[in-house]
Amino acid sequence: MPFSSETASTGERAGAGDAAAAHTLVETAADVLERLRARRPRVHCITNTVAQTYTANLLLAAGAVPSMTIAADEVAAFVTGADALVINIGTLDETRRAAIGIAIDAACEHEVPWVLDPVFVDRSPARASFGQALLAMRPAAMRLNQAEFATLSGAAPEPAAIARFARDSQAVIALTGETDLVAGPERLVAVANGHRWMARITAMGCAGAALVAACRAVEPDAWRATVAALVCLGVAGERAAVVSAGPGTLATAILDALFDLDREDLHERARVS
Ligand SMILES: Nc1ncnc2c1ncn2[C@@H]1O[C@H](COP(=O)(O)OP(=O)(O)O)[C@@H](O)[C@H]1O
Ligand SMILES: Cc1ncsc1CCOP(=O)(O)O
Ligand SMILES: [Mg+2]
Repeated sequence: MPFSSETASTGERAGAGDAAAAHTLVETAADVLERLRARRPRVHCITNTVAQTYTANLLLAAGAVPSMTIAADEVAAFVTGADALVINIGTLDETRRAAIGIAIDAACEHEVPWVLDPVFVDRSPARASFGQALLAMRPAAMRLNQAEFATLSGAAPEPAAIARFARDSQAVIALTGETDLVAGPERLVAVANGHRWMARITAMGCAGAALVAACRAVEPDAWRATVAALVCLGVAGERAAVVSAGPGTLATAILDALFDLDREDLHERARVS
């Protein structure tokens, strides 16, 4: 269904326009990466204890500036001064729960775009309810894996269901895996980049959600920003795999590849359809 007449918007249409539309999206990804490096947006991350360091390093490698404070008396100020926010519920504790509420309130009040990563909503009913409640607070985008999608949407992870979920939630939905699917209310695209070892590195998805937030900070169209983030991460993953022996070295090599990524690499490797 990518670029189908049902889902594509003007300029991103089916048929003969597919290649041109894909080319435009890769150009957008390259532009977004350039803007990240030039503008160095601040991204506040309320994320899990497993993901914190890798997420901060990935944001820095991409050009963004991370912060991670969860203290109740500081979160609002950090979010107000940030260009984007990511909310990740991977290791929920009382401090993070409180911080999430304060952060989203501040983001809404000050029009700071925010992105949701509903980690492990498939593992407990309480977490599923919390994930649903957060989604109802209207993130710009939500990045999640297949099990999390199935829990929140109640549907199988196929394109029509993802598109419907994006329409219903009014959020961009980025379902990641071997092929990433990114749906906005009227658009859907598949990004077939990345490497299977990426699934063997903890917090790769979490860091990807933070990169979506960073890209949204410099690209007002949340769907384009999300596609750009996942294309850049996927292409960096592929380039990194060439010089890696397994997940351990890949984790570091992705940071180097993202730091070094350019327009030519993106056009050479991006598989957007
Ligand atoms: N088999 C795979 N082949 C290529 N890329 C993958 C594969 N599995 C995951 N990825 C990539 O790894 C990143 C994390 O995705 P995923 O593993 O779905 O998230 P999570 O860590 O939340 O489960 C995404 O950018 C995705 O494209
Ligand atoms: C292992 C683990 N446990 C709680 S959060 C977390 C990290 C999950 O990261 P990702 O979903 O990106 O693999
Ligand atoms: Mg995850």
